[in-house]
Amino acid sequence: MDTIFALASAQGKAGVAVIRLSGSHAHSTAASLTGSPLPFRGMRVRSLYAADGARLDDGLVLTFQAPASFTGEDVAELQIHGSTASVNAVMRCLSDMDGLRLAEPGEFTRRALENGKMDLTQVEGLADLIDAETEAQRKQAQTILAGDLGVFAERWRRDLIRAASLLEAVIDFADEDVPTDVTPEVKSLVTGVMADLQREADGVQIAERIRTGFEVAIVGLPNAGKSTLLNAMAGREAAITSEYAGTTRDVIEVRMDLAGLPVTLLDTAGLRETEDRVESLGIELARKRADSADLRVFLTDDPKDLGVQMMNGDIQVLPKSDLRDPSEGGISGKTGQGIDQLISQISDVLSTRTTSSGIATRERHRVALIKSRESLSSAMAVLESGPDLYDIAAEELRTAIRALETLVGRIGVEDLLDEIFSSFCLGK
Ligand SMILES: Nc1nc2c(ncn2[C@@H]2O[C@H](COP(=O)(O)OP(=O)(O)OP(=O)(O)O)[C@@H](O)[C@H]2O)c(=O)[nH]1
Repeated sequence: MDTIFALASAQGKAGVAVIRLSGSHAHSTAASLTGSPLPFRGMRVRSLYAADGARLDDGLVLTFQAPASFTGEDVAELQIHGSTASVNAVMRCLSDMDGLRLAEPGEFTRRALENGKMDLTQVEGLADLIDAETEAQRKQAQTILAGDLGVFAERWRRDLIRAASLLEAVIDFADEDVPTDVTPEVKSLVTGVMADLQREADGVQIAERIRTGFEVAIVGLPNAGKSTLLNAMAGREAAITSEYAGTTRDVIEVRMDLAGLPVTLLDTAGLRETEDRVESLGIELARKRADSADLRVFLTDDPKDLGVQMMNGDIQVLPKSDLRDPSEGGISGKTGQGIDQLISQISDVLSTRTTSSGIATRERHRVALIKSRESLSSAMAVLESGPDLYDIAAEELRTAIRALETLVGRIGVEDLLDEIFSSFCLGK
């Protein structure tokens, strides 16, 4: 296995940069840079030198001994000054040395997976954590990275293995009198796992939203002040506003952190009957996006004017409150009145929904959970026919177990890896 190296911290100017090396030559390479031996594990303040003896930088050198490291291999980390020039100088020096090469994106994590330091779901959790921009995303990624899904999967797997072995015991001793009927215990184990799988599969949709963001569409009549409201919420001029009705024709998207939740706000074309072909295309698009959004803000006196269905959780606010009698309430993108209230209303609705998210967070997880559950459901059906078909039921249980093993990457990892690691950045 090659020894690999990469800049583990972000490119660009910073106080400190971290260069990571992993593999059998990691320690000897670090030692030759410092010109002196290093401990198997520990931290030393050292100067780093180029091959010709010129001093490159001073820094900290950390050594980790296999298997107690992130990758499970010998690892060295160089903490040097975070200037582009210092980093380039050390990287150039490493590139010129024999026996090591620059790591591919995600290669450190890939080795950690191969060496059993983490399972596949934890790798996904790590990718999510590095991408996390909001509190909700950070917390969700932490749960996955901690290995909770793997722990549950192992528990389900154990229950199913017990169920399968009970059936197999009956099959093996078919000619003898088996004193106890195993069916009740098998059924209870299987139904317990089925309920868990269903619950976790149901939670994926919300978890996906936390990962990728909730869509909140602002809908209203032309000139209601939708673009002005979006700009006020985003704190910048993301959408063009004008006194001409029908200004917005495309869907304008603004990503924002709304009280810890990732939200994409959508400004849509004002909804009205029109002869203008381009505007009517915009209106059609607006209705479609509004329908598929997670939540709609109706900026209007009467939602019935808009031809968009109001759904559970949707919010209605009266436009241009500054032109109204104060007793009417409403919102004003122009003066900012009512905006904080709208933001907390939206985050309340979305936060309530996030409580139904579980420990499975991706479509890949959902597919594996459902596949496993389907096999269990077939097994249950077969069990009804009595001991003659126990071998078929046991086979269904084994299929269900395999689906769970795919979930955590115990089997069938190869075809998933490239897809998962393609989202990793260099140095991870
Ligand atoms: N007084 C007042 N005027 C507003 C307010 N919000 C928007 N306006 C004005 O109303 C006009 C229309 O605002 P926009 O934000 O472009 O309205 P829109 O709903 O996006 O319009 P379309 O793109 O045509 O659908 C502009 O002249 C704004 O300055 C408000 O809260 N109070």
